[in-house]
Amino acid sequence: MSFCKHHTGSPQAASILLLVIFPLTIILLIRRLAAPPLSRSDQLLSKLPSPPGRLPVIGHLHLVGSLPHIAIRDLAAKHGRDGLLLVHLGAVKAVIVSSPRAAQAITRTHDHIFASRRAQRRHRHPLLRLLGCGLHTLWKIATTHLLTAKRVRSYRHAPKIRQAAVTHTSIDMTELINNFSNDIISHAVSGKNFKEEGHNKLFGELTEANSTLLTGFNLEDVFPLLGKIGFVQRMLCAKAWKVNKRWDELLDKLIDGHASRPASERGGEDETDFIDVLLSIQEEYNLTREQIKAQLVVIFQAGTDTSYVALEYVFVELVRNPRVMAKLRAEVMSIVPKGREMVMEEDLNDMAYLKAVVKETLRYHIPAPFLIPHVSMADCEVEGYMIPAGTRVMLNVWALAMDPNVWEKPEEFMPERFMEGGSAAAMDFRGNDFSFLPFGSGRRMCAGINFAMPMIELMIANLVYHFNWELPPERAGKGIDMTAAVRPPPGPT
Ligand code: HEM
Repeated sequence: MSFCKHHTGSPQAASILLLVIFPLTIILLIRRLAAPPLSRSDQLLSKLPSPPGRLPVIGHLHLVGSLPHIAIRDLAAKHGRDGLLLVHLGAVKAVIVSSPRAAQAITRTHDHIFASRRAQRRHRHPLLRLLGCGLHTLWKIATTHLLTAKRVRSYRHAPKIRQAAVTHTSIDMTELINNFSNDIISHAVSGKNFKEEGHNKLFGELTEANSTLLTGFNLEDVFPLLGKIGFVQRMLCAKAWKVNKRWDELLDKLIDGHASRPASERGGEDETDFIDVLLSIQEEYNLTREQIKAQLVVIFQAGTDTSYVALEYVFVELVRNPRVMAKLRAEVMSIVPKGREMVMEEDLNDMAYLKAVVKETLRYHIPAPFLIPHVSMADCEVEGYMIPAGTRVMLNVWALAMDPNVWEKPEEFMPERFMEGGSAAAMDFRGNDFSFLPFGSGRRMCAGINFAMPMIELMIANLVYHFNWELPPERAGKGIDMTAAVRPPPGPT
């Protein structure tokens, strides 16, 4: 009875309701009718699961926060289906992949469709716009001839570490690690004179400037129309053009220097550098100078940051885990012959625990948690959903490497899992285990993997061999502040 009384007894309330609801319904109806029909691509994307709470203009950006790989893992667990989730990052629609099956579909079964990097071409950095422009053959050459363990061997870096050990001085690890990865890549790219006129320093500075541009907030992604307005574009691009000009000058100088070098001055196979190889195939592949320069920038960008982050995290974990450090040190000491000044590449083969420590670091702190975005080149069905051509696809490989259904105690740093008899002894990172993809998989997989691994292992082995690492006295007992000690991993761009 009271139910009826409540509804029939208040004509005032009923008319207020009518006054509010009626116009609101009309407005919504008009908006719906006036809205442009969804494009075919949007219709297909609308079938994918997507989190609620999407806002006008910024989409789901407010749900992503400063650690996007974690926030997006949680969103995918709650709202995703079949390892797929559609998120709107400003005006960019991205399909997030977070299951080994969907990752396999993207990077193996339909590799040829999802191998584009076309989105990058919109980028403000003029050289990086050339990324992924069908130069796959070049990466094959790079992988087989240049980015190999042999190249690492040809650059001896250890004297600085040894010098510090002999003189019992402490060293700035950040600087050492940064210089090391930069120098070794500068050497592989531009040859033995890479320190001439401070080129190595300049490479380092420019790579860092690029990182800021690439990982920074991209206004055009949120407000694409703004990017079309002349003066706004000039403002947005000013810094990128400045950095680009400096890259141009440096690379032109190096390429000219290589091109004008008489054949007698060129070294044997061991001394050939990346610029030599690119120049030797320039005609065969019809490469423009811009394309050659873009490949050189990509090598620096892809190689330096990732290696630096991986090395820094190994260092952080060893200092945080004295047990692991002691076990690693014992292994290195037992393998390097007495009286030897440094650890050599050939010693690495027997260092199983060192390899497990590096693997665990690459699982626990994946340097590129979303890889580099892939873009579909045609419509393609993945796990029952049609993903239209031109869609950005991002693999959350961090989430895959932290999945408790696959990994034993994933939140613990435990190199033993990769040792013989360990729960992940058979897992490898070469693109065949889709729960462990720090280097990606398929044709877009890291071109520098065979260069990166010996480089990282050699550096760590030498540092452990010469030093007993510990925190400086003022930090002892306080542990490492991880937010300050390491940079947050790069998020989606
Ligand atoms: C620990 C070190 C490294 C890690 C974790 C790493 C990881 C990656 C990842 C995740 C990608 C993208 C894969 C994808 O999107 O599917 C990539 C691409 C690439 N990496 Fe590495 N990388 C490392 C070191 C290096 C080094 C030392 C070099 C070269 C000196 C290098 C050269 C490249 C190149 C050229 C690409 C671009 C390939 C393309 O766009 O097709 N990387 N790397």
